[in-house]
Amino acid sequence: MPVNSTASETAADRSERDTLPINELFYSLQGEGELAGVPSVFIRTSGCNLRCWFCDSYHTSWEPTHGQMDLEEIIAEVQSYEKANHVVLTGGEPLIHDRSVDLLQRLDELGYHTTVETNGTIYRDAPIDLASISPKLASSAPTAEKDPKGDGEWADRHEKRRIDTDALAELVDAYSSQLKFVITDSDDLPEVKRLLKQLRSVASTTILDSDVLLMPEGTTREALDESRNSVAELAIEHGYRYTPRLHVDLWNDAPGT
Ligand SMILES: C[S@@+](CC[C@H](N)C(=O)[O-])C[C@H]1O[C@@H](n2cnc3c(N)ncnc32)[C@H](O)[C@@H]1O
Ligand SMILES: Nc1nc2[nH]cc(C(=O)O)c2c(=O)[nH]1
Ligand code: SF4
Ligand SMILES: [Mg+2]
Repeated sequence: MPVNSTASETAADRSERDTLPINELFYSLQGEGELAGVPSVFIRTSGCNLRCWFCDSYHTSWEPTHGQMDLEEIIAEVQSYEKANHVVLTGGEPLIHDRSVDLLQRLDELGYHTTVETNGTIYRDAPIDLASISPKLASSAPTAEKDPKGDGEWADRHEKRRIDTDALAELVDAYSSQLKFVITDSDDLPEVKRLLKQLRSVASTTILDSDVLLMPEGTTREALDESRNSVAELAIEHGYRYTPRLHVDLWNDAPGT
């Protein structure tokens, strides 16, 4: 009997195959990047291959929680937001899941514009209208002092995985994309420059500085009050673009916004 016979498949195998772990699904304004302000449905998958100390989606990375939803259930809920024609697939890291490709295919068939928010460590071939890539800088490291959960157990794995120049090059070459760096302070800028130089040497597409976005780190209005002006100044100084975090400014990053 073939090893992968459907007869021997368990219900759990089937459920893994047809579903995605979904942490939340909601309708809001795109808060970040070049489509900031556009009404969009957000599909947030659970699970991530990195552990940024500052992750604003703790329940998809450090402590993943979710329900399994099958693709048609997800599509039906997206369609219930009748005004929306933009969909943002985010996480966690949405591209760790094979099923994200099937979901993007269904959304594309239905005529939705799709943005994928990704950390840029995984390339997949899928109908993506905007790859919103946020490569993680050294300052994202979950060191023992900054680890929100333990004592730095993820630091080595995070460091080894956070930059994959080949995956980044594949993403920027295959899709319309934006590079969106989370900035904690001015010490992050030399690494942004180095990374762009390295990426430009591998990728075929032209990456303009004015297409590179700097985004202030912060998950509350109070935190952004402290960080946004200095990050805006860095964007002006270096010729990069600044992106706000509208959902934090407007709603303080409440669930479902
Ligand atoms: C939660 S992540 C999910 C997608 C993917 N894992 C990634 O990191 O790009 C969504 C976006 O939020 C950004 N982000 C996460 N925590 C943040 C924080 N504390 N301040 C600013 N941006 C943050 C990420 O860099 C990414 O652009
Ligand atoms: N409004 C809003 N815009 C966003 N853009 C990217 C988000 C994300 O968490 O990936 C996000 C989010 O969580 N909310
Ligand atoms: S890569 Fe994205 S989801 Fe994963 S820990 Fe970092 S910010 Fe959170
Ligand atoms: Mg968010």
